Amino acid sequence: MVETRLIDGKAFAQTMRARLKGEVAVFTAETGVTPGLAVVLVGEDPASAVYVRNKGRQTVEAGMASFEHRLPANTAQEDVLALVKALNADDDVHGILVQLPLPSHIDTQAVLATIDPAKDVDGFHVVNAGRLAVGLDALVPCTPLGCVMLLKDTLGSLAGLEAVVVGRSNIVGKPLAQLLLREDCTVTIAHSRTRDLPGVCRRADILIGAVGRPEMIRGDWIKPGATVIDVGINRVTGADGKNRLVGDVAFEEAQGIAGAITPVPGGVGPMTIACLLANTLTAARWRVG
Ligand SMILES: NC(=O)C1=CN([C@@H]2O[C@H](COP(=O)(O)OP(=O)(O)OC[C@H]3O[C@@H](n4cnc5c(N)ncnc54)[C@H](OP(=O)(O)O)[C@@H]3O)[C@@H](O)[C@H]2O)C=CC1
Ligand SMILES: Nc1nc(=O)c2c([nH]1)NC[C@@H]1CN(c3ccc(C(=O)N[C@@H](CCC(=O)O)C(=O)O)cc3)C=[N+]21
Repeated sequence: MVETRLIDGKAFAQTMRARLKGEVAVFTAETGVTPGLAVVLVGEDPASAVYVRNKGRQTVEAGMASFEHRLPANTAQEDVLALVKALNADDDVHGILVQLPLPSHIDTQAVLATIDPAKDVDGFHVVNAGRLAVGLDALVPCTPLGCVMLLKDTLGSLAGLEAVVVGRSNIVGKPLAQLLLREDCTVTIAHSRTRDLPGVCRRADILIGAVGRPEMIRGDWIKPGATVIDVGINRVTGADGKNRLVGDVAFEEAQGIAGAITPVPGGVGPMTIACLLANTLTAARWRVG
């Protein structure tokens, strides 16, 4: 039995936002420019609306400008593309985030390809994905960036550690694997076709759940002492009939086995927003500097 450390992403993100606020103030005093983040939300998905509201509030608290564009779910693709092009041309906008998933009649890749890579604070444009893959400066996806910050804060150097990322999406799993490789981890990406997923997970010094299946990763899949990062955000109905959030990892089972673990909520989620603000300041610096 080990004592499992809690990795407090909420507190880390708060500290990060306070530091950013100071950096934004200096940047604005020196350049006269207020960094601006535009968020585009297509449709009425209530969970998305909560994220957009949180992002907007924290953007303003950090001293940046927040522009929200809410379009109805039946908006034509060409109208979404026209809005993105207008934001590309708007000098007050340094970062553009189009909330995913988009309604099924819209071609997500076409929308992402239209965002100016220099304003792509999500890091989802192929130019940024490619730059990350070949080791050039890039705008890096926020959730993977937040995960690696928490890992380095917990472990120091990650060099030589076995990292297993469960999930291979373009927005979390794949870019996270790139970042871990950059930190000199030995990286395995697992997915729905992986044979013996529990066995693969048990090899991991660093185990990351980015699947979207409530508590799928069980306690006995975790190598004793491993550091566990839970990216999953799953809304489930508890025995009491109330909705609550759980991650992709069975958090209670992990206690006494994992060396350290992020909670849900209060782990990776707040880091995602803090990294989004950091990317927006970076994009503003690149534009002005
Ligand atoms: N905390 C945060 O800030 C964020 C949290 N999230 C959350 O992270 C989770 C993942 O998101 P995202 O990457 O967008 O999800 P996707 O649905 O795009 O990808 C899920 C991945 O999990 C894999 N998978 C699904 N089922 C299994 C299984 N039974 N065994 C092994 N692998 C499986 C899929 O494999 P395959 O490719 O083979 O289908 C796929 O690669 C979600 O819960 C989401 O809400 C997402 C973004 C930010
Ligand atoms: N273009 C795009 N970029 C994204 O980064 C993006 C997206 N689309 N679509 C949806 C996912 C999901 N996502 C989250 C961000 C913050 C929290 C977050 O702050 N969660 C808090 C609170 C959760 C709550 O209580 O509702 C927590 O985990 O503690 C969660 C999820 C970003 N995503």
